[in-house]
Amino acid sequence: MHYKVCGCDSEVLHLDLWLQGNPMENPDNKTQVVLLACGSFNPITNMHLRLFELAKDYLHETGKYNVIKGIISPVGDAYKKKSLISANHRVTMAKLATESSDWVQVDDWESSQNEWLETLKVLRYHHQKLASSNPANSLQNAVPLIKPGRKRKQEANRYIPVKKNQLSPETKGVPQLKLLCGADMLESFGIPNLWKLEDITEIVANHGLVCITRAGNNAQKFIYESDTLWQHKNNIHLVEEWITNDISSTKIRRALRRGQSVRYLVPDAVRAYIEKYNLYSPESEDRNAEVILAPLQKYARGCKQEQTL
Ligand SMILES: Nc1ncnc2c1ncn2[C@@H]1O[C@H](COP(=O)(O)OP(=O)(O)OP(=O)(O)O)[C@@H](O)[C@H]1O
Ligand SMILES: O=C(O)c1ccc[n+]([C@@H]2O[C@H](COP(=O)([O-])O)[C@@H](O)[C@H]2O)c1
Repeated sequence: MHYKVCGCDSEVLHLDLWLQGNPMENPDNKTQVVLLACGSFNPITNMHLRLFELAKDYLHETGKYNVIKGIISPVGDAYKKKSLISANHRVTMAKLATESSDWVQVDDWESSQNEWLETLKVLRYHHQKLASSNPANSLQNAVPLIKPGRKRKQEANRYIPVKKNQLSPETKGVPQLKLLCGADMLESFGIPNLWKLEDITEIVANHGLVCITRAGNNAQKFIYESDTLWQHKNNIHLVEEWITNDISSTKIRRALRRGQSVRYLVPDAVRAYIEKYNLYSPESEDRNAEVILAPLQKYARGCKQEQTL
């Protein structure tokens, strides 16, 4: 399938066509899905965990999908968002929060990179990892998953750019990897110089999006007003959260700074961890206050062109 990206003819394999799974391994013929949530998780909240449950219920209710895994990928420190505390703590809190889940896990690959990485690159990495761990595939170009030796481990963890033509059709039987987000993240696609149009196109065309509604956002209208998103609307699953819950990390940090309780808003183990290390204070809130967010810096340096979503 051909997609026009940024005015140039770019051939992009439509992963949907070859990620449907091997019917032998998937007898009810449902498409297996892995959900990937990217974000600061500063700190992780109960609502972040709810996103996975909501998305899973929604996809199962379509009768077409079988959600087999959820991955939380906290962003690295190089993202330089205001108030972002160290990835070490954010990853540990996310791990504590998911201890009781039998299907959602935390992955620290993104946060252990030296540079900030575009979300598309994180998706590509996890797609490759899923492909290389599938016994049906013997991908020569898969991301190496070798363990022994420190040097080799560092090497295995390093980001190796994955080109489109490396996503070969041999990875048949690999689950679909969909980006899970809230409506505010979807709407951030429209912030000038934040996301590259070609990345957005590849995310929605090749992977797909599961987006949970959020108070103050209108995802449906946003999709309607974007030609790119509208073109791929069949690959964007909008999930209505009827039991609205407007917990946000910002509000959690605010309460903590004011010495207020965050009990029942974050998992108990996370609350205890925050207290133990006194993670959120007026000082931590000022972190990166004068620094420009990594994607904005990156695109200011690069060849950012006028682009219409
Ligand atoms: N209450 C919520 N409803 C829907 N989506 C949410 C909610 N809280 C977080 N998310 C989603 O979770 C993902 C990770 O979010 P993030 O770590 O930025 O947390 P946040 O609570 O949105 O943080 P902040 O308060 O700093 O904006 C994003 O896709 C975001 O849209
Ligand atoms: O890929 C991009 O171009 C891109 C641009 C802006 C933000 N992101 C990602 O979106 C997420 C936003 O998280 P947050 O906490 O800033 O809402 C985080 O994982 C970022 O790496 C990604």
